[in-house]
Amino acid sequence: MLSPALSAARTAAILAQHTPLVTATRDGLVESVHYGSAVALDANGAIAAAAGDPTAPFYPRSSLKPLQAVAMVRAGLELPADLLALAAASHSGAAQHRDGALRILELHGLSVSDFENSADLPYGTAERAEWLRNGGGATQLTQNCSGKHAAMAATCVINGWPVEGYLHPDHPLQQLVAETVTELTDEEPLALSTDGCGTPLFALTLPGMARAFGLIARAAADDDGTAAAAVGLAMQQHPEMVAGESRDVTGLMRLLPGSVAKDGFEGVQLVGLADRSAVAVKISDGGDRARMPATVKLLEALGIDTSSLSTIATAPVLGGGQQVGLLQATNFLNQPSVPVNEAP
Ligand SMILES: NC(=O)C[C@H](N)C(=O)O
Repeated sequence: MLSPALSAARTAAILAQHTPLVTATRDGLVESVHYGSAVALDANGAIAAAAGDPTAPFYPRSSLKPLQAVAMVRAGLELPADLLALAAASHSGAAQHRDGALRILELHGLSVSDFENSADLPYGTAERAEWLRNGGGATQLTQNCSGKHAAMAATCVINGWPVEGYLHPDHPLQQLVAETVTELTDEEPLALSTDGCGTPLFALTLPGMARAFGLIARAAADDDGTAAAAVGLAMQQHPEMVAGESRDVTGLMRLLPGSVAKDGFEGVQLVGLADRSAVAVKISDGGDRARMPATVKLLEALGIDTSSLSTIATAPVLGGGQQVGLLQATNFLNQPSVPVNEAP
């Protein structure tokens, strides 16, 4: 049985010992530092590289979506690959994403009134600007998780479960998701909370989440007919549905064949690879810009050729429109490790 969200006292007691992962320099002076924790697992699931406090519990946020999608496919959800990728997406809110979420609903006799996610503007910068220009406001359809919510409601229809209340942790769908997450991560969630969109959210560890992504990417590589393979292949075939044009996650999956990548709010990044190796990053200040520099550093540590990823491994720091510095990973894998907290 999951405990409720960690109490403030308990959270303080297990404050993670993060380490500097990414810096922004301006004319050689370090202007900003993003702390965090990171882990790389090899093809056998052993820790190949780690930094900070990798076993500290963290909230994977939307990086849970591929795992939630695996649970839904196991429960009978059948979708064309583009729509299954959307079910595992934090989409940008472009027309193809909005139309895709509507198609999932329509295919199952549902409508937008069945959504139980919170409303938001499109997540993508350009998509949000266009939506606002056209007079749009925050809606459940434009919210970045609407593909997942459409798929959750659809899975309820397929199983004869009530659609109303599909987000409640006791709902059969969420029970199945919890079991699937436990199985794929090979760990009991440490706490249960609620994600921004309203979905049950588990506290897990970076190695646990990396393990799940390694399994999904390996299943896709083997095309082994499992639900994990279906989700991984759908994401690889439609990276534009998992995030959106100009998003780094879509770019990484295009540039790194065999990878399954997913971001999460508050500085989370997961990548699984065809041989079952995987990396996981949590940026402690939630800084989104630091996810990818740290992630590419870990991929390098696994011996991956990351030369094609240079545009997402670093970002220019501008002064007067000219480059005067760089956002880049520190050499965090060579720094002495910080003692890991006792298991809670
Ligand atoms: N991309 C994300 O992590 C979104 C998250 N699921 C939320 O609703 O806040």
